[in-house]
Amino acid sequence: METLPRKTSVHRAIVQKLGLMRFILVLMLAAVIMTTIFDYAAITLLGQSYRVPDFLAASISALIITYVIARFFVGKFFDIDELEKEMHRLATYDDLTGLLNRNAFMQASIYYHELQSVEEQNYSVLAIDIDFFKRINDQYGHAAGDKALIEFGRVSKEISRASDILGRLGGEEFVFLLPETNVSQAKSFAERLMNNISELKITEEDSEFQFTISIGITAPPHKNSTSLETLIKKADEALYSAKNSGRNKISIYTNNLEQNINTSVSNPIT
Ligand SMILES: Nc1nc2c(ncn2[C@@H]2O[C@H](COP(=O)(O)OP(=O)(O)OP(=O)(O)O)[C@@H](O)[C@H]2O)c(=O)[nH]1
Repeated sequence: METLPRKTSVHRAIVQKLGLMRFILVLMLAAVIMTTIFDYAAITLLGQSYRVPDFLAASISALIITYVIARFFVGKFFDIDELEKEMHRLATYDDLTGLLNRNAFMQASIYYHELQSVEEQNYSVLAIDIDFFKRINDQYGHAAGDKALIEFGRVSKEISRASDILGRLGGEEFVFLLPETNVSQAKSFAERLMNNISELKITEEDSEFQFTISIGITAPPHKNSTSLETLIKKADEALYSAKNSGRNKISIYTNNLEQNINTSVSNPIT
């Protein structure tokens, strides 16, 4: 997955906060307001009578001229294709980790979910959470917490397949949908992820720290009508069970029966 290109702060602010077309629309609106004020002032000063068609003609001309000038300048200083790509990236990916944001994750996942009910495809859902993340922020600073999130995103992408759907639903809450993967295969993936994450050494200024994750896994039963939201909730319940049994664990939710699986990792954090 690509990383976000560096942009100037003005550039990013415009794209992020307004969007290109809205930015131009704001300029056009400003031009119409200014034209109306100047028209009114000029007519009043000259002592002429107020004529609606003149106002309309002046406003429409102002709109067209502003649009042409704005498009010209935007095209001159910014690469329109790049801007559109960046707007798409911002609308799809989480800026920090490069994983899908909540909306994009749900959109991509619903496709596999619907396919599953028709074609009986296997897939698994993993809910993942960084252990004691608040403690990392408090002890090493917010920037260190961000580094942990970035590294989590990088490792997750590294060990997953192109078809896997990896999402950051919020703060340190992640949900992955692995197509064509049964629970036992999902468990192998989860173990690999846990091991790789626990081996990371994050450095922040003079400090170095490691962290672990907890994972809840579930999969839709055959010929199911369970909604995707319900499956995510089940994976989440399994995740809480993993947290409650000490963290740095995997928990599987199957047929309403939760079984905890104690997973040993090579570098557990004490
Ligand atoms: N650095 C950083 N911190 C974040 C971000 N989003 C959320 N957080 C922090 O994540 C922490 C989540 O803490 P908790 O929900 O208490 O969970 P926890 O400390 O990981 O505890 P357990 O999940 O029970 O192991 C809070 O302190 C949030 O401020 C982010 O983007 N960057």
